[in-house]
Amino acid sequence: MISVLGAGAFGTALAVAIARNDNPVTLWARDPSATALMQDTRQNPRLPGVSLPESITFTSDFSAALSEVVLLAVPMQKLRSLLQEHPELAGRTLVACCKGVELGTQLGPVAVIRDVLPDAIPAILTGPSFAADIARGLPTALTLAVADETAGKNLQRRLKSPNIRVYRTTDTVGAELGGALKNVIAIACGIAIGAGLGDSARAALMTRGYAEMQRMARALGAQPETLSGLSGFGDLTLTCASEQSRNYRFGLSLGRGETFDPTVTVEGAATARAALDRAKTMNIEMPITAAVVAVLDGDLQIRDAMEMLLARPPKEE
Ligand SMILES: NC(=O)C1=CN([C@@H]2O[C@H](COP(=O)(O)OP(=O)(O)OC[C@H]3O[C@@H](n4cnc5c(N)ncnc54)[C@H](O)[C@@H]3O)[C@@H](O)[C@H]2O)C=CC1
Ligand SMILES: O=C(CO)COP(=O)(O)O
Repeated sequence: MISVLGAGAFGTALAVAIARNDNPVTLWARDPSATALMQDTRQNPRLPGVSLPESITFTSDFSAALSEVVLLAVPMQKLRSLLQEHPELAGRTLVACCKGVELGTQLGPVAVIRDVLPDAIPAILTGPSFAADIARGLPTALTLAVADETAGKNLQRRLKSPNIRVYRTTDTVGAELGGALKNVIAIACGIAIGAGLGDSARAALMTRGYAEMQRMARALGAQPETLSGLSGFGDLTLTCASEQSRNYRFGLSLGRGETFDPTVTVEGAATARAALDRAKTMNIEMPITAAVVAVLDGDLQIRDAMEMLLARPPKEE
């Protein structure tokens, strides 16, 4: 059995995909009313139109949701508290399915798992994939990062699903950084399009944003190939160009001067702040991330942000 903790859009979509491979899967939601609703209707309001297979077991009883392999599908800033509240997760294979950098510690999901539960085998499943696409059975390719190669191979086999091709790497740092930082650049791209700055501006932000992602990844010891793979470049292109992305839509709203539903999960906002803090302490240049933070904090107008980026000293590409 595989367990999925967190019955939001992504956790539910992953449970659907795993169930498709005839794997027994238990989906845990902390709220019993959410579990009852899924049980009764075989629907999750976060994944409209998707019917949840009979082979998924729903529970709010944590002990019933425990298995050897546990997928953690809660937002990044909630990961630590989930692990701290459930020490019985120690010793298991814990697969982070969230994208971000933790505020305060500036750690990614794998590092947070290691920090809280050093006995666990930490992994991350990341890459370009919208929950709705996965749940509908559309083709998707993901990156699975596990430091130990043998553990990675075993896990890769267990996470197989007819519509998901899982690639493997041992570079957990690169995989977690790519997935986290692309959300910041997606916000910047949404802002640019929302403010009417045009597709050329978006292409510039994606490309120079990618350079920023690589700079930080290199400084933290990631392999450059990981950033050019699914979890970096792949996810960047998806998220910066699709209105299915919440980070991109959040940026669009900012650019248009509209309000955005605060209950929607937008990982890039906290991650921009956390990544910028890390960049400052390590002296890494991240001007787009800095501009996103300044716009979010109301310290910079959007037009001024673009002008500031264009007015930076001339340099080689
Ligand atoms: N939705 C998508 O298309 C994709 C999402 N992801 C990542 O998955 C992670 C989760 O996102 P979504 O599922 O989309 O968000 P969501 O907003 O749909 O769901 C988050 C879920 O986490 C639960 N939750 C929050 N705090 C919790 C806690 N302390 N304990 C237990 N449950 C808690 C909420 O009740 C909610 O059900 C994010 O890091 C996101 O970047 C990754 C790829 C695709
Ligand atoms: O990570 C994602 C796609 O790979 C989902 O993006 P959003 O969180 O912006 O919706």
